[in-house]
Amino acid sequence: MDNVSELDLPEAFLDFLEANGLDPSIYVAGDCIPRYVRLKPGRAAYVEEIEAEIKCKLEKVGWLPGFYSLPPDIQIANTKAYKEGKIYGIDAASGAAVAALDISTGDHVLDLCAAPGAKLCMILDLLGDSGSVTGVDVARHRLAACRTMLQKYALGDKCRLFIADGTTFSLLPPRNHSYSKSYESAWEGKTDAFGEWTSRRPWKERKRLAKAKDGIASLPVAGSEYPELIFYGTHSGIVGLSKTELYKKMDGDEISTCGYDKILVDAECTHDGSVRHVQKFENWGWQTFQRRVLNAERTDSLTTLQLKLLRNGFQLLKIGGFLVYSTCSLTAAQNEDIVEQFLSENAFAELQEIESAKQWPCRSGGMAKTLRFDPLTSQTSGLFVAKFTKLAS
Ligand SMILES: C[S@@+](CC[C@H](N)C(=O)[O-])C[C@H]1O[C@@H](n2cnc3c(N)ncnc32)[C@H](O)[C@@H]1O
Repeated sequence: MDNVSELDLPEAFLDFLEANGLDPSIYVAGDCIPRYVRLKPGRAAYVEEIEAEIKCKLEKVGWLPGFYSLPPDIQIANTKAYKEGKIYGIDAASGAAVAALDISTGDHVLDLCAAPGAKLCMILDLLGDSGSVTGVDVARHRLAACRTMLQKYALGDKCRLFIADGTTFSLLPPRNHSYSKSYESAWEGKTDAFGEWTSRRPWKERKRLAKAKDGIASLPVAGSEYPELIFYGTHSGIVGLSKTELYKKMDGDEISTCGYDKILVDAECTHDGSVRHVQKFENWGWQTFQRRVLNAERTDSLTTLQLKLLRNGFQLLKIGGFLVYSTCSLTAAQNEDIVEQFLSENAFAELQEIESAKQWPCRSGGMAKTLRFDPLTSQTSGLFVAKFTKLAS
């Protein structure tokens, strides 16, 4: 605790930490926590080349396959491997949240707060040759960055991205529409079916969307109650699908069997566990931090949002599927309290032990089976993780 004074954190933040029972000394480790990168599968041979370029060793993270750590001051953005899409930066705690999903080949995965997309990329890497990933985010510019990432890392084939509100998003996975040649020929020439995705919408499509905005056509448009599809890959199950079918509402029984196998709710939060994020306010000004992070009204509306995201995500989970709820806040209000409230109102939700966590350098959360990563204990950014399954009714 003695070192805390060296941090020069504003009084109001120290009060915030105290009110939330958080030890400020975890922020002291901020400057020392390593940077983490993940190598795309099959790229381990590039380790030496990357080491030569950045003139330092990539340390394998023993508890998380594919992850390497670097000293915090080493930048990877200018390396050839980064520019060529062989490595990407992602904190090891974020990697753990994805690993907790136990992704298997063929899973249909929903990432309800997907942007900017580091976890989404890892999910796609783990998915193998079949299955699908649906990424949802309410922020258009952030999801556009996610689309750019998918293209850079050549990971978009099985993915579709929607700008939508994760508290109401209700599309099921494109389960019955896996890519096949017959679909490819089915959409050719059809105006009501999705063709191959292109960044440039054909003239006819733009005209139809313009009409739809005037309320003439019945197909979904941005800004309406419907989500807006801003990217889909050839193998995402969208090509050849009738546009109205994609936006069909499903009933509860259908969700039990046709819902998502795995769902990540990496909810919007105050980011107070992310030391690097907190440190940025040294430049941006602590007043901005006070407004954005400590503002009680914002925190209250965040907890309401987090609970709604968790509820809606769980609704879309199939029986026996797994949902991981994570935040990079370390306050109980945004984590254990949300989990407790959610469990109290949902008899079919059960917290799950995260088996692989036995090897992870994290602590148990304030509730059995939940986990907390923090810079001091884990040498990672702060993260809370809880895993649920859906029981049969
Ligand atoms: C912690 S970030 C997600 C980080 C992301 N999972 C990753 O690994 O890059 C939270 C995200 O939630 C999004 N968000 C906030 N409100 C939302 C809502 N109602 N529905 C969907 N996404 C929302 C924010 O735009 C933000 O991108």
